[in-house]
Amino acid sequence: MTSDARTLLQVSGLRKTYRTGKAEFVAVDDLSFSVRAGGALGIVGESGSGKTTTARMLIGLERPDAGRILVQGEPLAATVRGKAARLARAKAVQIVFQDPYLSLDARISIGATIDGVLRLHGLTDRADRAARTKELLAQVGLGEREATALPRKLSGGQRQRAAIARALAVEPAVLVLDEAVSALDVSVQAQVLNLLSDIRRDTGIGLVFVSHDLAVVRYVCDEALVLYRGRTMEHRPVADLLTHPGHPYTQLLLASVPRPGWDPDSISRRRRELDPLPAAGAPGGRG
Ligand SMILES: Nc1ncnc2c1ncn2[C@@H]1O[C@H](COP(=O)(O)OP(=O)(O)OP(=O)(O)O)[C@@H](O)[C@H]1O
Repeated sequence: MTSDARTLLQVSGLRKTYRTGKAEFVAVDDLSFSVRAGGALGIVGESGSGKTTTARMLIGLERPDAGRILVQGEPLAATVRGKAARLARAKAVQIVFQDPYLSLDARISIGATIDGVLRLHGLTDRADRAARTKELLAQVGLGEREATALPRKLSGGQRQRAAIARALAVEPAVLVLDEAVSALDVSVQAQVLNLLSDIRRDTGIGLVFVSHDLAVVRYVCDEALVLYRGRTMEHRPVADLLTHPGHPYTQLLLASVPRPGWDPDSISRRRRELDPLPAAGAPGGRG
């Protein structure tokens, strides 16, 4: 894999094994991809395919057994000691989860949360922080009313916008979105997806969009990588993948999107045919 100045994220040969008792289970196996400035990669797969494990490795919450992660050419530190190292890692990769409460403090207003992040990252002047907070909230379509509100006073879509603003406050090179729109209504999903497309165009941030839903990935990503049992089945431009899915598993993922004429029974049957026996030691999906 080649690297150039505009490659923000380079992942090669990533592997993660979990041990439960004597059993060993490979959750992610030999995963490689890169994301350029302003690029967006979708990582798709069903529950248990290794998406969250991948996201957790990208933000340093999980340590890979093999492989490496380079952000702007620098290895993502396996362990961080001290404030400077912690802040540097935060600036490399930020994440937005399905549940925005994981990024937002339920006890303080959205504006105060963002102000705190800016202060932590060295913006000492109060007026500068206020201006930047306003700018960040405007970037995600939130205004003064939302800035002063507690997270629970906002709608689900507004909370997820606030979580995105909080992540952007760090000015990360890469933003990982782990099922970030899955809990939202379809119309709100579309708004947040449009917002993400605008953000990547305007800021040049690299996006890694993790989802079980190929239809959602299509809105934001140029490329998609299909994970199945931790392995890459295919990795191609998303339009190409949607029109000519190469692997039976990708075809099944596409067929699984509810639409008129949708046939869940046939999908379940095809899924069983594809994967008749659980792999040795596989704990199975969790959801
Ligand atoms: N801490 C852990 N210990 C043991 N096994 C784990 C652990 N975390 C994940 N796994 C297993 O690794 C596999 C991949 O899990 P992962 O959460 O990455 O998948 P996923 O594609 O994100 O699925 P979901 O959408 O359900 O979270 C699953 O079989 C899961 O049971």
